[in-house]
Amino acid sequence: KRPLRLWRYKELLPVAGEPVSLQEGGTPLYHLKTIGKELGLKELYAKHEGMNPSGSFKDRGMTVGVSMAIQLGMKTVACASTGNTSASLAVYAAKAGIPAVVLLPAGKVALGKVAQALMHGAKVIAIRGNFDKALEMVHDLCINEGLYLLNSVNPYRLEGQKTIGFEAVDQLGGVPDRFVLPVGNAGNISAVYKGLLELQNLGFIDSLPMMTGIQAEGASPVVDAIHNKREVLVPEANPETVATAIRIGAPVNAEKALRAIRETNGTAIAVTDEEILAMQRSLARKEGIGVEPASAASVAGIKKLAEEGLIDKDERIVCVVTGHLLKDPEAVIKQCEPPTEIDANLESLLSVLR
Ligand SMILES: Cc1ncc(COP(=O)(O)O)c(/C=C/C(=O)C(=O)O)c1O
Repeated sequence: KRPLRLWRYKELLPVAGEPVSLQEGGTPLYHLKTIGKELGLKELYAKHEGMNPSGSFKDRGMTVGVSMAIQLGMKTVACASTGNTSASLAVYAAKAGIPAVVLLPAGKVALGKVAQALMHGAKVIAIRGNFDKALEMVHDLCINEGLYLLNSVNPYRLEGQKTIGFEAVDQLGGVPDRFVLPVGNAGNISAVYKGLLELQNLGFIDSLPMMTGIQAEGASPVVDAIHNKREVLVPEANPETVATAIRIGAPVNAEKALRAIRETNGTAIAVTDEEILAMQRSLARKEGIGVEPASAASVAGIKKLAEEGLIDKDERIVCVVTGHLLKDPEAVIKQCEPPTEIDANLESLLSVLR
């Protein structure tokens, strides 16, 4: 019996030899009893992808992507990132012993993610422009210099991320009615859908969940395309949200995400920054689940849909919470009261606790 980890599903993954692995995957699936009760949802779950080696779901794509880079004899790996992709690439490139180059939107990346990229030894470049600009530039860099591009345009990234769905089905003992993900570059929702299609084609499941994408109101081109029944997505030129991980205006996987949502009778909605931060606090204080802002968007989206009466009360719902709280400490300091500072004596302590 194989342990619940990403490589449990190796026959459904493209790597031939020994993978570059840090025991990724096997993340907990938590039953949100308190938040679920508040929303009247008995079967609301959160799959905590912040419990991966580098603290986000990106490790699933990188264990496969970096293994393929080695298998293909590539010498250097590269990506543009809102932060977590760069942190994960730095981690897996270090494990593989090859150099990594990462391009970040200057001043718009959470502290923890920059710390990881730096400490794990990537060449970290801050671009005076947004993520979409950085992605264009790293694309040109890789074409001109022969570096291996590991953004989610690279299909091997999506192969690894399929395993989120595989594990959730194993953990639930069946396929959920709805799968909810925060959507930025739209790789993750596309990957999970591809994996579930494969399970269905192989006869492991006989239905597909409604794929549900949640975006931040200031960065919601996929939501716009769904609601306006667009065939081709209109990019958001100046995406803005406190959830910097999903501050993306031109998602490269948009077409795949639109298909995933439409073919499963799913949906896509936007939530405000306030709704995102409120859910980040609720998950931490009511369920003991610590996530960064973008990750809370999936549960904030379900709250919104439930309150609009668009969710069937007995639906079995899996929300993916995608990154650990520690990634973005500044977002916490900005919204929480600071610690109460006192003189070091019992009298002062008692006076502030009363
Ligand atoms: C915490 C967190 N939650 C959700 C998303 C959205 O996933 P996609 O829709 O597959 O992009 C990201 C994405 C991050 C990057 O795109 C990057 O790191 O460059 C994230 O870090």
